[in-house]
Amino acid sequence: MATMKNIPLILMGCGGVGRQLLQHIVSCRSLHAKLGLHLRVLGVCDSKSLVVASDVLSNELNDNFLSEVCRVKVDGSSLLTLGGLGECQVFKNSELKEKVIDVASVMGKSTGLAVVDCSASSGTVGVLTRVVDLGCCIVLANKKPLTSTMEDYYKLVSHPRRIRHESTVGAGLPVISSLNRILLSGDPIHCIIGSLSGTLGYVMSEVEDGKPLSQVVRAAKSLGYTEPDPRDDLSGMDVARKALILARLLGRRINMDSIKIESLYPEEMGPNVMSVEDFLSTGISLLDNDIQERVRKASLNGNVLRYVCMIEGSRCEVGIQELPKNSALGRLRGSDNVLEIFSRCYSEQPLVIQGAGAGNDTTAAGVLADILDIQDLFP
Ligand SMILES: NC(=O)C1=CN([C@@H]2O[C@H](COP(=O)(O)OP(=O)(O)OC[C@H]3O[C@@H](n4cnc5c(N)ncnc54)[C@H](OP(=O)(O)O)[C@@H]3O)[C@@H](O)[C@H]2O)C=CC1
Ligand SMILES: N[C@@H](CC=O)C(=O)O
Repeated sequence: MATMKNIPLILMGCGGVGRQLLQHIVSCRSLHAKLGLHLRVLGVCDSKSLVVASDVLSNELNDNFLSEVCRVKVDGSSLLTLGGLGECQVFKNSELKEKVIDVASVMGKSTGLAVVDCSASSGTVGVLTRVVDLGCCIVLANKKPLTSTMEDYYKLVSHPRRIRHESTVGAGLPVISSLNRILLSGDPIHCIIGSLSGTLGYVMSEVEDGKPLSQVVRAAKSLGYTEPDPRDDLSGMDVARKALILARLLGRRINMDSIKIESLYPEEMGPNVMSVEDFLSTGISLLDNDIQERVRKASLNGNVLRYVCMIEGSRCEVGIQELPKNSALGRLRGSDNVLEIFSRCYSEQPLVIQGAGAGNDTTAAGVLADILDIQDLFP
């Protein structure tokens, strides 16, 4: 019988995307077995705790245990409650990062390890850079580590074969891999124009249909499109992070402060002033009329509003634009993203990538495909 290739992994972040990834891993078991692959989940952590198999060289968290992990997190309980279940160890706050690095150190010397970041935290960057140093792989849905300093960015991408981050831009859409293919063929990319926020795409098309902004943003959150704090989307920061990831991929040595960003809410409603709950229950309703009026004015000109990302030369900006209804961006509906890439080969007509750009299912599927894409690095 042919031997099975194992891909050991640790999952950081067990929210909407992380849990969906665990479910995809379990439901794809027989498909992966046919391909001679087994994804061996060694550990899972959230912001406060880590559960890890008691012997990472020979054990794993089995599928029943992973279902329990999902159940506990959906219930809003702590992973610490899983301590008594199965052959696992549980670590708290202060020990969490060091333990992930310990496991990477052990696994880096044997079969290798993929550390998968499905958190929404900037605090994972230190662990990820250490993991790369230890010869392991990283797979990210989290944009924050790649939009940290240039120094951190270069450390993370120092071994291009060992990093995948397709889901950081366009969720499951093949944006990063397509850009890499174009760049590797020596075809210079002149310009990228896109609508890269599932949340803002959904918001704009629903407000066009007459719904109030406040209601639509709450719906986007429950559909799993928004960031944990939807102000990350409404401020343009989430799109700016995607723009920065793309610009850096194109070789631009820029930081966030080089990006012009338009916010849809005033500073008085920012995270330092009001809680996310207050913003969603009362603050955001105060913005309903203003956005409705902007959409109405655009419609009088036969246009629609879209939140656009533009990268051209040294210019990198994200903000609202009024666009013809029948343009590629104007035709977008719901959480779809579209990206137009102009290069030497795609000069008259751009290469266009379009489809669902947010949601736990498609994002987690993108992360899973990334994990499978590095299978050749495992014995
Ligand atoms: N939803 C989507 O459509 C898309 C999402 N993404 C990205 O995927 C990531 C996850 O999104 P989502 O699942 O919606 O977010 P959630 O808020 O639902 O989940 C985030 C998880 O990360 C955990 N976490 C927070 N800080 C840390 C840390 N320092 N170390 C380890 N885990 C941590 C949280 O722990 P706790 O449970 O304790 O709070 C939580 O389990 C985000 O970065 C997002 O930008 C990318 C593309 C599309
Ligand atoms: N909040 C993001 C999720 C994907 O990155 C979005 O709305 O696009």
